[in-house]
Amino acid sequence: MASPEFPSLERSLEEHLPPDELRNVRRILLGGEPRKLSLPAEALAAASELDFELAAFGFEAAEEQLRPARLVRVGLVQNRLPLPPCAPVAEQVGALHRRIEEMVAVAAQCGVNVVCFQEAWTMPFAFCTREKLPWTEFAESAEDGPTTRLCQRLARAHGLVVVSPILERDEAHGDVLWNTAVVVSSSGAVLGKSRKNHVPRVGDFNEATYYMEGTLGHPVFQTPFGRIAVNICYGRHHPLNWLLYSLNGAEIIFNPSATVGALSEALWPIEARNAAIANHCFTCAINRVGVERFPREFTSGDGKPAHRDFGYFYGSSYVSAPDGRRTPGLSRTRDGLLVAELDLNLCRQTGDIWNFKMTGRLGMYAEELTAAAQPDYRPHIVKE
Ligand SMILES: NC(=O)NCCC(=O)O
Repeated sequence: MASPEFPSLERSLEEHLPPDELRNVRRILLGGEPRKLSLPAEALAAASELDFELAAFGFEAAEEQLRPARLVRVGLVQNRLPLPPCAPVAEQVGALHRRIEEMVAVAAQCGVNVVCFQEAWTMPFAFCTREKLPWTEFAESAEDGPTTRLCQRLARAHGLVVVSPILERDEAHGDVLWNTAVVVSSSGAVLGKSRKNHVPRVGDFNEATYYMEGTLGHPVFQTPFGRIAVNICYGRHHPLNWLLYSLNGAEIIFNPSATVGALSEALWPIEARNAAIANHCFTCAINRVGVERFPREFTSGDGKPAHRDFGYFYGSSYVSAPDGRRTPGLSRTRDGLLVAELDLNLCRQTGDIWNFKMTGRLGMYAEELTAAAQPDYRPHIVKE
């Protein structure tokens, strides 16, 4: 279906700016001219055949004498729902599994080592409806549900790490639901899981109806390709959430998201990029694409007429580097795979220049935060 949406900031700049001006615009907007990676012809052909955008960029670091470059390729996948939310649950899940399987095969052809999908990728983002059935039927075990088993097969077949954000049903603990990212190692073993720490209560994002704030803290996963963490969607608005993953040693933080234009597009290019800068790490922001129309109307509790969709999920997935550079965003309208080659040596190199870890006053903040979290806290305001 053709979309009336604006397709891409990057494409618009390329089409309308003379080359010299474009270079300057990219220098200011992206932190430099992005280094394009060349990709195998069969991957480009497959992406075109399967109708998704395929883009690839590299972030180099300075050469060091004692450490070889630590190159890792990440793959960010954004996609529309192949079937509408009114289709039977099993058919929707099956169609999403097939779509992701074909996109991951192309990621593997591009040499991707760690692939991450969008938030709650196996389902429509139905939390706006506040209805339980059929949406809670999409929830599955993080340890051995059908989606985790698929990711294990993909990990083994292609030798890559898979970050799979799902709606988790924790059968061992009262059957409760969580918003969870499962991390599957390239060996096929489930390395662990990370849960969404901050649950939105904004606009139609009625997620608190379904699950609570995560209880697992800020785990970082040691993979053969570097230390990774997952800060799920709304967690990107919380600078301390990023900080805690970084304090636990994350070199790459994925931010699988589901967010719509009217609400957050002004924030989107800033938050993950700022987190990469502030924490001397790489960040990978991933968003859904398109409109998801639900079978029944719901209201937003704002006196406006009931409606059947959230608004427009604007894609625009991107990667940011610790030195402030970023890739262009993927399309706002199409499925896409963004491949980025990261030299993880850039994390320490940038830290040595800017020293945010060294100059950070964790002890001072810890004391003041502890005080501020007390019910009898009085803000430190100096008055005449
Ligand atoms: N999925 C989710 O947490 N969305 C909340 C809206 C936003 O953070 O932009």
